[in-house]
Parts: sequence; structure tokens; C-alpha cells
Amino acid sequence: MLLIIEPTPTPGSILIRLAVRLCPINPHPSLAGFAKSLAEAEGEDIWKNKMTIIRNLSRAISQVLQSPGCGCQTSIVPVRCIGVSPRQVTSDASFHSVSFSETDHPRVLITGGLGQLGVGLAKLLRKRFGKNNVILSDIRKPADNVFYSGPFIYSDILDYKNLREIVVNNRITWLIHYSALLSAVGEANVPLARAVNITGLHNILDIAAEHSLRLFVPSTIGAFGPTSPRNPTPDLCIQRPRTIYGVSKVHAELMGEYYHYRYGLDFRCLRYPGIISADSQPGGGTTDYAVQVFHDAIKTGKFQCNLKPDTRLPMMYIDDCLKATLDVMEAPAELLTMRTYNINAMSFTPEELVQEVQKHVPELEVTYNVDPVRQAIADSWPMNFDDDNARKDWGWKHDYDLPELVTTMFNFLGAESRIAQAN
Ligand SMILES: NC(=O)C1=CN([C@@H]2O[C@H](COP(=O)(O)OP(=O)(O)OC[C@H]3O[C@@H](n4cnc5c(N)ncnc54)[C@H](O)[C@@H]3O)[C@@H](O)[C@H]2O)C=CC1
Ligand SMILES: CC(=O)[C@H](N)C(=O)O
Repeated sequence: MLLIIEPTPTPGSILIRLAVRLCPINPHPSLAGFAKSLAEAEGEDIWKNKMTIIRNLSRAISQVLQSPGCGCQTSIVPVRCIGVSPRQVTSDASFHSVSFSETDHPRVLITGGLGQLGVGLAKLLRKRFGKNNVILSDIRKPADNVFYSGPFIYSDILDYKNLREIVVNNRITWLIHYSALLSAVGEANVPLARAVNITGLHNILDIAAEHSLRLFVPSTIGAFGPTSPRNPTPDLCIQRPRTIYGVSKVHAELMGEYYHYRYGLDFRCLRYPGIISADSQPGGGTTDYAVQVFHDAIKTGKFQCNLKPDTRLPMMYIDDCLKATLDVMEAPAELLTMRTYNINAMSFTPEELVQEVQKHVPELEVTYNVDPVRQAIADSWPMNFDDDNARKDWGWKHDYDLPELVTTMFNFLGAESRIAQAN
């Protein structure tokens, strides 16, 4: 629970916020009533009697928590901390952002939503929560099909005020933060990667804390480095990545967890492996080869791989990745023993992937032209990812192994190229 205290807080205003946050749909009468009487008495120098206030406050809270009429889960409301908001709010924005009509469905904002993963996630979430409850945002111009498939809004995560306005005006309750520069493009432009991945994240964290949002930030296998155990890599171990991307993701993991413990932010984070998708292009990472091979196999029958044939990395089909994201966002807080989890599906080398691809396109010709930057990155990343905690805690389970992944990719891309040929 996050309680934001104004510059001159009064017992009444604190209690009204507390009542609303404990049960936004139906503030508990004893707490709400007590808050009202305190608010009325505020003119009478009520701070003089602090002990009475604290005693009555604890009594009112415990009544609320024990009340069967309160629709809120008691397990998620313990008063973790009553602290000052990370960026002090001068207005009553946080109070007004809690709407009494927010009931069944979350209102979701996805940042960086036009990359490899965002459009697919929006589709999945819209199916579950309704089209208009999921807003895609990015700094790029959306394709027609994306623009007409549901709400889209321009949002630069470096613009704090604009981001805050979007969250307030759209009564956002879940924020999925996808904007980032990935590993290879990050090394090519370190200042921009630092700005987007680190400064941008600070904006996101503050806005999420200020407005009590549930926040998802993906991390990556790239958050580990050459001194981490690589086969397998557990959730908790040495993390000394050697890319700006990896450093920024470790920073995101630690800052998110810190905000969780310090301000009660509902921060959730999964470390994704390399993600393979058919209908969206990767944005400049080290694992991109594993998507490119499918397109080249179909288009030209020739593929040049930029990693060595025996470079083993953890990978996952996009549907599994998006399902995991929704599952962890919906998981009851009491199941989460950690706030950052590894997830995995399979591990393979380019050689093994090519063998599987050649079962579908036997004439595929493959050459290796190693990119030293990407190879050095891949050599420092996990080979196998240990995701036992995600499986134990909230029931994570992947559906796609290597053969299913390859068949699914060809089914999709084959159908697409047949449609293109027919037109
Ligand atoms: N695709 C993958 O294999 C993996 C992805 N992830 C993480 O998942 C998230 C999404 O990944 P992808 O969709 O693959 O990334 P992507 O690189 O395809 O897309 C990132 C998006 O962020 C946007 N962006 C850049 N600067 C921005 C700014 N200032 N404001 C708003 N948006 C901005 C870009 O326009 C782009 O559409 C990222 O955080 C990434 O680190 C983690 C592990 C693996
Ligand atoms: C694994 C990732 O985070 C991403 N695909 C990259 O290669 O940079």
C-alpha cells in the first residue's frame, strides 16, 4: 500500500485516502466515518492528541481487514510503509486517480508497444479485458492495422508530464513498460540507451508509485554476465553484465524491488529469454538471428548467421512469453515470493535450430559470418535458464519446445507467403 502525504497532511485527509485505498469500490464505513469526523475536527489542532489518533486508526483498520463485507483481499493490504512519495506530489492527483468505477478490468497502458512484443500483448490483453481497456503507446507511427485494432496514443517515456497526463486521463491501473533499446542497438548508441532504459524507467517508476499502478517491467537473460553461473543460471546469483542494456535491466530489477519494499509499489518483473515471433520483427538484439532464419528460409533459401554455430542461448516462442506476462500480472500477490523471476522454455544453438528448420526447408543454405559485438554478448549470457521458482510459485509452464516452435513459425509464415503470392 502506498500512502502519499501532501506537504501539510492532516489526519482526516490521510484517513480518507487510506479508506479509499483499502477498498476503492466501497470504502469501509467505520474507516470512512472515522476519517470524516477527523476531517471535521481538523480545525481543532487535532495533532495534539496523536496517541488517540493512532489507537483509533489501528482499531478502524483492523475492523476493515476483518470485515467480510469488504471485497478487498486482506493479504494484499498490510501497511508495509507509510512513506513520502518518491516524487512529492503537490496536487491531490493520487487521490483523484482512484476511481470508484474501476471494478472488474484493469486499464492497461503499454509503453514501447510497437516493438516485437507489444502488439501481440495488446491483442492478448484486449481479448481478456476488452479492446478499450488496453492502450498501446510508442513514439513511432503505428501501421494501419495496429491503429485500427484498438486505442493508440503517442507517448515518449522521457516526457514525464505527458506520461502522467496519459495515466491520469485514462485512469490507468496497470502499466506494462516495454520501451527499451535492446542489447545490440544499445551498444551502438550508449547515451540513448542510458536515457531510454534508465531515465525513462525512473519516470515510469515514479508515475506508477504515485498512482498506485501495478507495474510490469521485463528484464532479460542479458541481465547476467560472464561471472554469472551460465548453465544453468538461477534467479539469484552474481549479475555483472557487460552491456548498457544488461546494466540498465539490473538497475530496473533493483529499483523496482526497492520501490516495492520502500513505497509498496506492486512491481512485477520477468527475465525473458530471446523471443521468437512470426508476425513482428525483433528490435536489434543478440538473439535476432533466431527470427531471421525463418524469414530467409522462406524468402531466399539462404541464411547468414551472425553467431557461431555452437552458441547456446535460452529462447521462447512469443505466445509463451505473453502468456507468462499475463499470468504473473494476474497472480495473487501472496503467491509471489520474489518480484523478479526467470522464465524459460528451451535452449538451442544456431546449428540445432538450423537442423530443425531444414526439416521444413531442406534446401536452406547456411553460412556463418560472426559479428564480434553480438558474439561477445552471447558468450557472456546464460546458456540455460533455471526457472524453477516461477514454476513453483505461480504455476509457470511453457507450451512450445523447439519442434513445436519451428512448425508454428512455418505454418504462420507459409500461410502469409501463400496469401502474398495469391494477391
Ligand atoms: N524481444 C526479446 O527477445 C526480449 C525483449 N525483452 C524486453 O521486452 C521489452 C519489449 O521488447 P521488444 O518489443 O522486443 O523491443 P523492441 O526494441 O522491438 O521495441 C521497443 C520499443 O520501444 C520504443 N521506444 C524507444 N524509445 C522510446 C521512448 N523514448 N519512448 C517510448 N517508446 C520508446 C521503440 O520505438 C520500440 O517500438 C523490452 O523492454 C525488452 O528489453 C526482454 C528479453 C527478450
Ligand atoms: C534477449 C534479449 O533481451 C534481446 N532479444 C536481445 O537479444 O537483446
